[in-house]
Amino acid sequence: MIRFDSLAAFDAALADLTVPDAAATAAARDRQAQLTKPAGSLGRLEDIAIFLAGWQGRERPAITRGRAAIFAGNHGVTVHGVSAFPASVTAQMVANFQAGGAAINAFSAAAGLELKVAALDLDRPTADFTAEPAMSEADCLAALSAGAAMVEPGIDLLVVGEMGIGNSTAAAALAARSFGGSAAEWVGPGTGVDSAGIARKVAVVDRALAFHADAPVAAFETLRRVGGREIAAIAGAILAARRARVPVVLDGFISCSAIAPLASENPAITAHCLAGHRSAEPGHARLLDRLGLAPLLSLDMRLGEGSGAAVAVAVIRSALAAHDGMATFAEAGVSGAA
Ligand SMILES: Cc1cc2ncn([C@H]3O[C@H](COP(=O)(O)O)[C@@H](O)[C@H]3O)c2cc1C
Ligand SMILES: O=C(O)c1cccnc1
Repeated sequence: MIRFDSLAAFDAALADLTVPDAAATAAARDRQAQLTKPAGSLGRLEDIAIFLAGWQGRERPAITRGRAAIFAGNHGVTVHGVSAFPASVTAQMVANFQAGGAAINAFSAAAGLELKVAALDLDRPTADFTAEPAMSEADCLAALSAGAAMVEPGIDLLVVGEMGIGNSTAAAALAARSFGGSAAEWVGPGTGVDSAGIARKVAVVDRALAFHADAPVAAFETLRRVGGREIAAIAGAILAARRARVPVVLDGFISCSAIAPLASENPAITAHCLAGHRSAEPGHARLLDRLGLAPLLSLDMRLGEGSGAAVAVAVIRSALAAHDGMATFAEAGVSGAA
């Protein structure tokens, strides 16, 4: 398992990326061609099965131990009134996760995922990133390692999610610093701020971009300067999953903002990731486009917590059920294409 003990460990994890198993990919593609259906008729479900075969390294991939890993963190930037809810809701929602009452509890159970929640120093919010880096190097490395620790041996699919009041503002700053564009292009309502709230968020992100403008644009610096602990943890989980060849299902705008700085430095980092859905947060469509990811679902969800990704697991399970359970033309005695 990866530990991010140093910046060098982070840079090495992002530079040296595993690739899917070519033999398993080829075997799965070959199997798809033999199943009793016109070639290509299951559309992206075929691609999903082949994708999982490659990353899991077996012709017939399965989800026997899928995990939803949800990270929580608090944000100093909430002092600027960027959320419709008070920062205290982060810890209250963690208690709700533990009691089983949140949307992600319901969706994890429905999707057959084990749910693990990591609350990261909730009594120690990140610094206000309009005036200083959100995290020290040590804090950011610790958050990355907390994320990596979720990728335990035996996990065969990882759903990532987050809880952190104010983090849609951090996500907008991460996206802008990673891919360019003005603050207004990336800021949205988050939990539901009104137009004055959006204007405050845009001003906050503009100030942050200006404050950090001369800092290095490297992935680690972007994460630590304008990210948050839960977002860095998602980045660490994505990197650790890649090392272990565990496929990842990304959630909404905020979970995707964690991979933005990584992808801006090494675009190949997205190769083991599926975009579970497209959130209603307006920046998400743009971010998915920059990441080169096509969402599985588009249900106008805008919650976070890994909720959209967990719902998408039902689609992934259907893809694997067809891939594993269907008969071939030879087995069923069905004639192939003339
Ligand atoms: C009760 C409640 C449950 C949530 N679950 C996820 N979020 C979502 O809302 C937050 C981001 O929006 P903003 O930047 O506007 O604060 C994150 O915590 C995100 O996961 C929630 C928000 C609330 C209020
Ligand atoms: O898309 C998301 O991840 C999102 C949108 C709004 C609020 N929280 C999360």
